[in-house]
Amino acid sequence: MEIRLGNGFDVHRFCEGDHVTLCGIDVPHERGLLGHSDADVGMHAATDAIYGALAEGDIGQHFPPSDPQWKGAASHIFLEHAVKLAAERGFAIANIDVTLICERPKIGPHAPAMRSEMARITGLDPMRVSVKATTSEQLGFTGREEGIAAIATAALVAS
Ligand SMILES: Nc1ccn([C@@H]2O[C@H](COP(=O)(O)O)[C@@H](O)[C@H]2O)c(=O)n1
Ligand SMILES: C[C@@]1(CO)OP(=O)(O)OP(=O)(O)OC[C@H]1O
Repeated sequence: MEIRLGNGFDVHRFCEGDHVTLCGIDVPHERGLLGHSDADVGMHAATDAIYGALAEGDIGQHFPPSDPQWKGAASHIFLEHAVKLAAERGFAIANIDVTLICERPKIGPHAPAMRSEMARITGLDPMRVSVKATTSEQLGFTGREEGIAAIATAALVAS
């Protein structure tokens, strides 16, 4: 049985706003996240993890930030594309694990909704989707609350 692992990493800086969109969920916050799309770092990292497992480049190659078509786009479009590509290449997604890195907002209260939404978008059983968070102990750019980072891992099995 062939197994593929991929990782993804993304960062978006804070800007003016009243919420951040993380793993498909709008979380009230006193700032927003700046991006060409909706700047959903969690979904971008998960998308890149799948592309990585497939050795199919990265999100910017499939959805160039220079393309006005993706301005303000909802990031489920990117994740759905990666999932479809995996199926076309003969792989099923075994699990996805996302870690959001920020001091605030607190992710814990929203993690169940994020997990459900990521499972809905990918078509996975929620038991195969993990969304968790950590601070960086007030160190670095996330510690200074300049932005939010996310890392993700995806495991794919030949179907
Ligand atoms: N934005 C965040 C960051 C952390 N959490 C939760 O707090 C726990 C402790 O975080 P440390 O960085 O101090 O280890 C972490 O394990 C998360 O459960 C959170 O919900 N939102
Ligand atoms: C998602 C895309 C879409 O144009 O734009 P951004 O929202 O800026 O996000 P990023 O994580 O920088 O990935 C690049 C792009 O593919």
